[in-house]
Amino acid sequence: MKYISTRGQVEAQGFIDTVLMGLADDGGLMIPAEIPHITPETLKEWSKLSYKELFLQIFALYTNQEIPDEDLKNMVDKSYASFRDSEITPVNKIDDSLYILELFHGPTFAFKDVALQFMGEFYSYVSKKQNKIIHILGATSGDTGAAAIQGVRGKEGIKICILHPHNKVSKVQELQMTTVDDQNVLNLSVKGNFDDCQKIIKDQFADLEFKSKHNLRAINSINFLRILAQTVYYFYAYFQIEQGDQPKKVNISVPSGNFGNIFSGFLAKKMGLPIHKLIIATNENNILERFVKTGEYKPGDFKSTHSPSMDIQVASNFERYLYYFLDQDAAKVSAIMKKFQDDGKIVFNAEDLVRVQADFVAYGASNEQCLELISKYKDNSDYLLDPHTACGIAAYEAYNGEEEICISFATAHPAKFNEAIEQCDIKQEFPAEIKNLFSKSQHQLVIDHNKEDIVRELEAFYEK
Ligand SMILES: Cc1ncc(COP(=O)(O)O)c(C=O)c1O
Ligand SMILES: N[C@@H](CCOP(=O)(O)O)C(=O)O
Repeated sequence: MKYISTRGQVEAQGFIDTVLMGLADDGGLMIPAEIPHITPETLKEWSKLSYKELFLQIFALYTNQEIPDEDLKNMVDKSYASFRDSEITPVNKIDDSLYILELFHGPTFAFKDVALQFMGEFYSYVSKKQNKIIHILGATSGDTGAAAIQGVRGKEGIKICILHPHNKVSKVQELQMTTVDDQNVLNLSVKGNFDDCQKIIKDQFADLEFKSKHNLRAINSINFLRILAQTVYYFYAYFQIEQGDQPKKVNISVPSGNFGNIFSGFLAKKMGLPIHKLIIATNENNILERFVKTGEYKPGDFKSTHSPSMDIQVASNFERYLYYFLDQDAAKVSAIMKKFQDDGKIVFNAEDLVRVQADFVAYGASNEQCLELISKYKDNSDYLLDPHTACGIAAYEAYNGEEEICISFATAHPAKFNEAIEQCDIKQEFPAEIKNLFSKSQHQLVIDHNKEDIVRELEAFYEK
């Protein structure tokens, strides 16, 4: 398996080099040159596997044996040892049409742990093999940063700097990141929003001199490893559904922001997992909803919502989708991305839109609806949704057909977003790991949204 860039200007790479490259050196995103196809017979065999066995089967199709089986297995075992549920991502049946895939049983209580615990092991493994220190740079709207820091804590040969938007993450998210006082961790709290943070890190990755000088590595979903690790739970969840003699269509509803999680679903679908519709769930930052409904991909005004991790306008992984939508024509992707930079929008015509809608539907929940659904599911099903998960449920309610099954993703634990839960007059018991955070001291540098200042801090940290 070789990996190429969506913009076509990078020499084909192997698996490890692709992960190390992160953002493609031509400014695009790395993707597999071909997507392996899984036959229905293999799917049937895979349906009997445990989560970790399934992970190894899927990765075997992508890693070119660059990591010996034994080493990969060890990494997987270590990655999931800290998960609080033996199934790693258990599925909870609400009723005959709705299943909730719980992705929050990892150490930082959000779906990011599933890929980032493995990524921490991977970087530690590579750093040891190459005897080279790895400098991680990431941007977060709250969850990626916490999970990435947790994933590399205590690991030698790694330094990590995370940019988060100042006062725009939940209190628990902030504490999860900033109460870590390890010398190899730097938290920059940037006076701006997530899009500002993401733009700064992408600029630094695109500066190839800076990237190479500091051995800069990515933990965001610009990194293909994140995408691949997230495909595993699509397969796993699909296999947990109870189907009768007449199997029903299965939709998957995914709370979305950077389009990384749902792109993993798109990849799983392309590999042969029979997903009917991928339901894109957004909050009031609804660029993806507007795109699927109207064909116009255009960032709107930033809004702070009850689901802050999805307060994102520019969806990083949209470019990966564009590549497949344009029949893998990298020149067209480059031209469109250039036009996007110049005009600030991408417009699909009516014919294109029909093709988009063959795979996706989309729904954006209002703040009010998000809270209503948290109360409704608590009252009717005794299930406490976090506000991101509630957006997924809103989209399920809007789109799931009567004779269809939906797996709706629970991307975070409600304790991370008590600000919203309290507004529903619900009192929740915090898990001990979260309760303990409140008595710890915080370490972060609040900084203006000014690239030069941020780069200066970064260099000082990496060179220390
Ligand atoms: C809890 C939660 N739900 C949903 C999302 C959106 O996922 P994605 O950015 O992969 O679309 C995020 C952040 O990315 C998140 O932290
Ligand atoms: N919601 C994310 C934003 C970054 O997304 P990523 O999937 O590209 O890492 C977060 O919690 O940080």
